[in-house]
Amino acid sequence: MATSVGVKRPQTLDGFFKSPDSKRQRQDTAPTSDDSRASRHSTYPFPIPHLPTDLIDSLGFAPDAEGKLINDQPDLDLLYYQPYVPKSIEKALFRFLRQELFFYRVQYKIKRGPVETQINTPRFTTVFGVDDTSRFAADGGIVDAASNKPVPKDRYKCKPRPLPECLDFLRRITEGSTGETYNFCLVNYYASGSDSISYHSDDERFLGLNPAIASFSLGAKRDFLMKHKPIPPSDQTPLPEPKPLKLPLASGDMILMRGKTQSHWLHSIPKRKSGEADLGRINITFRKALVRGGTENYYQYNVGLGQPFRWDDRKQTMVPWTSG
Ligand SMILES: O=C(O)CCC(=O)C(=O)O
Ligand SMILES: [Fe+2]
Repeated sequence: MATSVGVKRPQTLDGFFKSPDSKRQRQDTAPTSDDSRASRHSTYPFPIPHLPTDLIDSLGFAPDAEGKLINDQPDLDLLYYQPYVPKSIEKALFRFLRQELFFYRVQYKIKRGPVETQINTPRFTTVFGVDDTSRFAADGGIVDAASNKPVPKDRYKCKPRPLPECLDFLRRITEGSTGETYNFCLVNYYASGSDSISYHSDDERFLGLNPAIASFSLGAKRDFLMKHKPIPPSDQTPLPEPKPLKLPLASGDMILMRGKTQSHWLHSIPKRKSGEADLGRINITFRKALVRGGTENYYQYNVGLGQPFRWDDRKQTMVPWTSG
């Protein structure tokens, strides 16, 4: 429980070193941790505990399986780890993150011509990180990546949050095994089969060309659907015709989407009628935003302006979180 955390002084940014690729070395670089420590930051509603030692130790053996290459369709480049997180800890990692993170139910308005529509994001979301033009200093402040000087107060409209150590540890391991670097962590919580994400691609300009996105699943199994974007009739139809994909993502799985995948394919987690989906599912994505626009976008759509929610284990549901 977060209430039992922290006898030590605030630890805002905990270690920022890249894990080398071999399992042995990765274990050697694991942070010294004890279960009572936590990550704190002025933007966090409450401290986020570090991963328990047994989870850190087991993650030293990740990935549990080798990534399987899926590139047998036009413009598709996936690496599918089934699973990435060792089976022995996948449930404990799910419960830990659901319990210890704060989430939001973001609402926003979109305007199409004269018509304004209210959007209620159909899942819980949260986000940590800052784009490549800035970084977090040891005291939790934001400094310019080039000059190392504190950024002007108005550089960001939003308030970027550093990755808590529990997610940063997973980020470092993921960097080691994928050979990519990441500065953002987005987390979705699908509380039931009514929660979803509609077809989209993560091809925003602020991610640059051909972005690599590492996407973890924990908890309930949910179908991940993919389909090729419409091919303009003027273009030559690629042969063979792209077929839609359905990947039943299980707890502990990780899918790395890279290359032309985002520019040519859409993905979604469709709604489902009750069943396993109602046990809840966490999705974690690691990404790299290159410029400030990415930071503003991610906080606007994944934190927003509303209150935080936190898992209530007694009620077995997310509840609005209030201090004191
Ligand atoms: O939950 C998932 O597996 C996908 C999430 C996703 O596509 C996103 O957050 O952009
Ligand atoms: Fe996505």
